[in-house]
Amino acid sequence: MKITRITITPIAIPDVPLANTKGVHPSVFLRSIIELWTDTGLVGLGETYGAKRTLEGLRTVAPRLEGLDPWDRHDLRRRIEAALPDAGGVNAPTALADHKLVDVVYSAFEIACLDLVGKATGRPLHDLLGGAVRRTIPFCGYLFYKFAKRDLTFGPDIMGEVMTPDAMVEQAREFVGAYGFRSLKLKGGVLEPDLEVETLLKLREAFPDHALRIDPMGAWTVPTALRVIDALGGVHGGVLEYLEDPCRGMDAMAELSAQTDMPLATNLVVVEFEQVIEAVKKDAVQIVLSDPHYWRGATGAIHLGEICRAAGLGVAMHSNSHLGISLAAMCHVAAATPNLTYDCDTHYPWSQKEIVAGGRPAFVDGCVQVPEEPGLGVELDHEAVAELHDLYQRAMVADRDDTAEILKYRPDFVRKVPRW
Ligand SMILES: O=C([O-])C(=O)C[C@H](O)[C@@H](O)C(=O)[O-]
Ligand SMILES: [Mg+2]
Repeated sequence: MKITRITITPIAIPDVPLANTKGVHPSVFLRSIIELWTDTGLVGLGETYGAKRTLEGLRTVAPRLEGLDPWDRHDLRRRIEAALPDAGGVNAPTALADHKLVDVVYSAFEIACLDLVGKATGRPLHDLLGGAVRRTIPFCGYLFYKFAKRDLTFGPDIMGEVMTPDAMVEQAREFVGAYGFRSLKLKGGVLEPDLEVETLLKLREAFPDHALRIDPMGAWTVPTALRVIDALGGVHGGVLEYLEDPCRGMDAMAELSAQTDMPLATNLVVVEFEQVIEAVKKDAVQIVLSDPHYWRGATGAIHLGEICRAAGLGVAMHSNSHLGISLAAMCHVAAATPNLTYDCDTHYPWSQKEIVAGGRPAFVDGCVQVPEEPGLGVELDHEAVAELHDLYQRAMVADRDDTAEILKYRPDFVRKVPRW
């Protein structure tokens, strides 16, 4: 089987103003849809980020993949490194969500290649990753403070303004009611820490049995993080199952870790295998968030799980705004990662669109069944892709800039990390 043609289709999906410490989501989020056509007639699918830098990387690499055997991941890596000689490594330019371009591009094509291998052999992708240790994948309800959407040109709002602890409890009730989530993640670093503490305490009261976590994305200093941990009842009998990226940078995380037993998780300070080693040496984190979109694809994410097992670290799963191809890839990786013992993040409920045939998958008790069909187990709805590609062209948004977007809602906003 050889790849004969590569199609990269940028799409835009209506989004709502979800807040984080950098700002707020723009009116659309961007994804790239990958199709790898082969001489056998099979087509491999992938989905990844759609911002300018990724799209340029994908398009630079695409012509070099003609003739590639989808089984040969070393050849795939060599071709990508040759096409993007200055775009890899820890010190690569970090315009794309602080992650490096070679790994992001490799991840996207690797998953599409694995989809082909799965389709060619008649086996689901999780079988190619070592087999499923679970077939029901639990996700957490991802809660965001948000503004009421002002510009409805590209799509409606979801849930209006949510900027108080009580409104957040209502948001959680809607999500738990609709999807059955049994754990909740709060995107923090948006309101004063005391208000975010109040939010978590109210969530605990309303959902006594749900696992809770908060991710302020580096917004807090070490003393602030310690104060928050204390206010939330500490580790034993406290409110949190873990605390994600409370402080900015590996050294601040290590400084905090030395002063608390609260498990610290990250998707910001450990995004390379080399950084797992640094984090272990510094005892900076106890849980690493996996993500097949930048951890060198699905196989890289599985390797991360194995390295974390050896290092005594836990594994959770990160998400960005995404659609169903990504959801399928996340499910296969989660199914085949034995020590992924926390519910996975997903932004999925924050968008109503889908590009896979058959529409949106069912969430039952917060869980999605891992597909059992060959490869990723999803097929494209070409009409839906065309509609969202059309929106990409009309929206004329080429990059995600949360800080520029929040100025429409809070003209005095100044980006500052740490903020408190
Ligand atoms: O865990 C995380 O850091 C994320 O989910 C990253 C996302 O970009 C999130 O901050 C968002 O969607 O605003
Ligand atoms: Mg995070």
